[in-house]
Amino acid sequence: MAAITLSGLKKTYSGGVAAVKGVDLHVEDGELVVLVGPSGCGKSTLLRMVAGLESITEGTLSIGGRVVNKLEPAERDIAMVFQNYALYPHMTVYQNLAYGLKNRGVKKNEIERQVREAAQMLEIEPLLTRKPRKLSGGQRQRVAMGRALVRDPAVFLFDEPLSNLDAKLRVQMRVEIKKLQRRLKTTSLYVTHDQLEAMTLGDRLVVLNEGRIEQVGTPMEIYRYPATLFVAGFIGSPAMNLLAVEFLQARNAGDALDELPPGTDTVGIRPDTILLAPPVAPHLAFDATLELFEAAGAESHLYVRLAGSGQTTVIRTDQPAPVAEGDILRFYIPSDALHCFSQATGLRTG
Ligand SMILES: Nc1ncnc2c1ncn2[C@@H]1O[C@H](COP(=O)(O)OP(=O)(O)OP(=O)(O)O)[C@@H](O)[C@H]1O
Repeated sequence: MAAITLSGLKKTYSGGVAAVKGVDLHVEDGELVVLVGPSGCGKSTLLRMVAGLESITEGTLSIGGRVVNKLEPAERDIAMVFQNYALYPHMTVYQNLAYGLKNRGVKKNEIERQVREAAQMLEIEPLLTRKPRKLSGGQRQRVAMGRALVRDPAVFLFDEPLSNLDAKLRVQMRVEIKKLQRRLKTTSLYVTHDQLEAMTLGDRLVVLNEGRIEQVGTPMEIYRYPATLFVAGFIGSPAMNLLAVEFLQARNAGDALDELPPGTDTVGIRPDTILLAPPVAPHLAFDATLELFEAAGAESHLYVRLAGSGQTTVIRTDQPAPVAEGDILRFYIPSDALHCFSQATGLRTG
């Protein structure tokens, strides 16, 4: 049983870089929480503080109800899976898996049992006698996971474990990590800069920006109801379109403009909520030139330039567009699909 609690956690590196500027977060026992954000937002620093690989400048960190600020990594009952696998090259897969257990003085037949069990779970039994250099990237990542698994820790920490794998393998391993975590119910913190990976993997997401939390929530809460302009732009692919209300007002872009919450100066529009025919409900409407048509299998992306602006907007549709590049089209967005924000505060207005 191990919940993780971060209270007012701060990290300032010796050169004066404030990488984490006060983070409060509670991870429930058994939960898989993903830390996501752009490069440099502090997510690795935060994970490394939980691991004990970075000191804590200020604040309190507890794991399983015990304050661990001053404890060594080995005393925290955690196991970490890294991006670069960190396997011992001169050892076989079996030896790599057994190493931690051996160091802890576990008996030989018990080591054998635990290694075999982990290898079976990860389907790497046929690889046990091989050295890491004779393994593919995906196989190495499995071994790295196996090594974390045999330690049977209270907490798993994952630092971008899939970023060295190709796209197909990433998806496959992502699904496997999720299934494994569901089965073991080990509290997990997972760092990635990939918002799709974060959305599909996490029970909850923590969106970080410049060392601070922007929003915490389930993937769908964050997708449907981004709390800030930053989250609106970061989560979702293709990204949410953000348009200035002033620009739309100057073009008389529809009756939905009369209903915006006070303080709104920017509206966000998800590419898949834009319609090619007018809805009955209040809506926005504007003309745009189709610049590029992208067929992406089950869906298509239309890149359009709004009349009177240099701004490109993306539309996602599952209908093949009956149009050619260069055509001027009229687009419609129902008012209940609009996300309203204030540039001044960066916050959602309603
Ligand atoms: N050892 C260090 N000494 C000084 N500054 C550091 C150190 N490690 C990281 N930083 C700085 O702290 C900030 C946060 O870095 P961190 O690696 O935590 O970000 P990140 O979100 O994990 O980024 P990435 O996805 O690129 O790894 C950055 O400005 C980085 O330059």
